[in-house]
Amino acid sequence: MARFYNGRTPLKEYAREVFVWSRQSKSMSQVDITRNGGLGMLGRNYRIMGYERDAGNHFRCHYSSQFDDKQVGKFTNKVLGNIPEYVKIVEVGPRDGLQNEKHIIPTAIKVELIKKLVSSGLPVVETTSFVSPKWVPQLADAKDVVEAIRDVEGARFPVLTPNLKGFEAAVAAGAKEVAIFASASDSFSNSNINCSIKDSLVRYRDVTLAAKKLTIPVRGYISCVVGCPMEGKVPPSQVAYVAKELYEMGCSEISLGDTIGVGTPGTVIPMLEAVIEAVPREKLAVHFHDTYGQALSNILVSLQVGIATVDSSVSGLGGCPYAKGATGNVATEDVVYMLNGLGVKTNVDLGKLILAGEFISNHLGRPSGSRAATALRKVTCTSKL
Ligand SMILES: CC(C)(COP(=O)([O-])OP(=O)([O-])OC[C@H]1O[C@@H](n2cnc3c(N)ncnc32)[C@H](O)[C@@H]1OP(=O)([O-])[O-])[C@@H](O)C(=O)NCCC(=O)NCCSC(=O)C[C@@](C)(O)CC(=O)[O-]
Repeated sequence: MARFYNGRTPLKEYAREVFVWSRQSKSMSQVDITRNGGLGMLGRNYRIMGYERDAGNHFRCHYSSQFDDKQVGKFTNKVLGNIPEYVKIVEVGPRDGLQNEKHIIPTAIKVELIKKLVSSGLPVVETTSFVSPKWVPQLADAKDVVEAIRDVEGARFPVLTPNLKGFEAAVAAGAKEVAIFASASDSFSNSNINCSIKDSLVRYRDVTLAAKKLTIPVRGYISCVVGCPMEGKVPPSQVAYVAKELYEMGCSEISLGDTIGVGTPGTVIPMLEAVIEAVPREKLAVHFHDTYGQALSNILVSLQVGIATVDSSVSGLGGCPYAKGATGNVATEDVVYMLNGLGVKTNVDLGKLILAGEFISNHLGRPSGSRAATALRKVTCTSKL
C-alpha cells in the first residue's frame, strides 16, 4: 500500500523503522525517526512503499523510494513519449488464472477472491467463462459464481462466451458484459474452440447481434497475436484482419493476447502498428503472458503507442489449457508497481491487491508469481497505515 509521506505527520506514526534508498550512494540508510520531535528527516518527495509487522506488532518500513511527481512527469514526457496518465487494468485472474489449475477451486474461494480484487480498486474483474464443462471443468460453476457476485458493486464483471449457448446462459445468470475469443492462428482456433477462425467469426457475429439487442457490451479477444504453439510466428496482417472483423461486428474493446508469452518489443511493436491501422488505439487492450519474462517490457511499449488498457492476473495466475507450456499472465501486482513508478494512475491499492494475491496463493499452496508482491510480501494494511 503506497502512501505519500506528507512531511508533517511524525514518522513514528507511519513505521517503527524507516529506510531510504539513496540514488546517489545506491544504498539503503536508516532514518532516525526520533530526530526533530519525531518528524525524522524525510522531505516531501518520499514515497513509503511497504511495511512489515515484526514480532512485537510494530511496523517496519520495508522499502521506501524517492519519488518526485514533477521529476517523474518530466522524465515521462522526455524519454517515454505520451504514455497515458491513467491505465485501466482488466483483472483476468479468476478466469484466465483459475481455468488452468489442476484442481478445481471451490466456488466460495473464487467469490472471495473476486471480492478482494474489487476491494483493491480494480475497475474490471473477468470472473469466469460459460464454456463447455467438458472442455474446461475448472469453470463449470460459472453460473454459481456470477449469481454469487450479483450484488457486488464497484467493478464490472465480464465473462467469456464462446457461442450463443454460452451467451444465453451468462445473461440468464445475471452477467452484464461478455467477451468473445477468437484467434489469429487457425490451428489454435481449432484446438481452443473446435472451429476455424472464419467459422468462429460467424458464431461471434451471432453473439454480438444478440448482445446488441440487450445493450450488453462485448469485448473481443484475439489469441496468439505474435506466436502460436503450433504455427510459430503469426503475421501482424492476420491479427489486424481479425481485429477489424471483431471491431466491425461491434466489439467495444479488443484485447490482443500473446497467449504463449513469446513476444518481445521487437515483435509486439510491428503487430500493434498493423492493428492500429485497422482499429482505433483507444479501443485496444493488451494481454501478455509472462512465459519468457517479456510481459512488462511489452506493456511499456504498448503504453508508448498509446494503449491504455492492460490485462493482468493477480499473482501471475494463469495459462491456457489449449496452449501447452504457456505460463501465467503478467502479475497484476507487478503491473501496478511499474505504473506507480511511472506516475501512471490506476486507482488500485497495491497493498490490498497483494493481500488478494496472498489469499489465492495460500489456497493454491504455492508462492505468488508476482515479483513485486514477493518483495513486498509482508505489507500489512491497517487503518493506522
Ligand atoms: C466452444 C466449445 C463449446 C465448442 O465445443 P464443441 O464440442 O465443438 O461444441 P458443440 O457445439 O459440438 O457441442 C458439444 C457439447 O458442448 C455443449 N456446449 C456447447 N457450447 C457450450 C457452452 N457455451 N457452454 C456449455 N456447454 C456447451 C453442447 O451442448 C454439447 O453438449 P452435449 O450434447 O455433448 O452434452 C468448446 O470448444 C469450448 O468450450 N471451448 C472453450 C475452451 C476455452 O475456454 N479455452 C480457454 C480460453 S482462453 C483463450 O482463449 C485465450 C485468452 C482469451 O485468454 C487470451 C490469451 O490468453 O491470449
